[in-house]
Amino acid sequence: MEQALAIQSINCFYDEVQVLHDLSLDLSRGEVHCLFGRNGAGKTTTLKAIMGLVRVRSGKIVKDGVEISKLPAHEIAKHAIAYVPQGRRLFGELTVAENLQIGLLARNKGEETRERVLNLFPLLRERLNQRSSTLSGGEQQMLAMARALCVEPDVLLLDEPTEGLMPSMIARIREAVTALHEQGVSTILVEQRVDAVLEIASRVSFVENGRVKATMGVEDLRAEPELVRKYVGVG
Ligand SMILES: Nc1ncnc2c1ncn2[C@@H]1O[C@H](COP(=O)(O)OP(=O)(O)OP(=O)(O)O)[C@@H](O)[C@H]1O
Repeated sequence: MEQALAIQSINCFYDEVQVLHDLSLDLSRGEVHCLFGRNGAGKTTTLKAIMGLVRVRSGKIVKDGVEISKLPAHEIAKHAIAYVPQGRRLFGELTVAENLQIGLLARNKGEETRERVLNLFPLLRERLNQRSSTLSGGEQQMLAMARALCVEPDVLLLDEPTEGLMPSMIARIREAVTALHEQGVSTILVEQRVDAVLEIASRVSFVENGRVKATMGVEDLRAEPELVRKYVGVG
């Protein structure tokens, strides 16, 4: 399977406290790869390391032959990697359209991209001139994803995109992840719910104490759900 991104034995710290320990992960092209683990296991830090928001002290992260872990954060988006952090982080004072424009500008994308993204989230099309702080939680999450997609990423990093949403919104976000998967976007998805993992993942990596304990195909997890308990002690 062709590789979209390779994390090779990275070590990351907050001050002197080590949080990631020789963490390795392969993202295959077109897969939805779920990171699953307890609170504080290091899932968000892994995404931040990819985006250059946490320094990789040793080890490396490689995309298309480029060692991106050597680049400053503002360079990394240019390599077609987009990040939707936990808690959305929109520009609340700006409208839906303006938030999308910020995404488009990051990699000089235009009307065609915007249309493609709005087709994925038709609900946003009806609200282009609405201030984003007045959107519902689920709509804000859609906008955060839509803005990330405006850079036309080939690697998308999603940190618990359905957290705190009502079931109908969760279903729409999952549909969008599935549609992106079908379009060939490779996704790393941090997800706390096993049912969601089983529904949309291609593979799952269990993260514990800043290490990947095991990686498996979702069909293996479906066949042996008790593996969740074995690797993370929950579920
Ligand atoms: N800015 C920071 N400064 C110091 N320590 C931090 C910082 N951010 C995270 N940590 C610590 O690093 C560890 C890993 O945190 P991280 O957010 O990566 O975990 P997580 O697996 O995403 O957890 P959750 O499921 O709760 O979001 C935790 O012990 C956390 O307290």
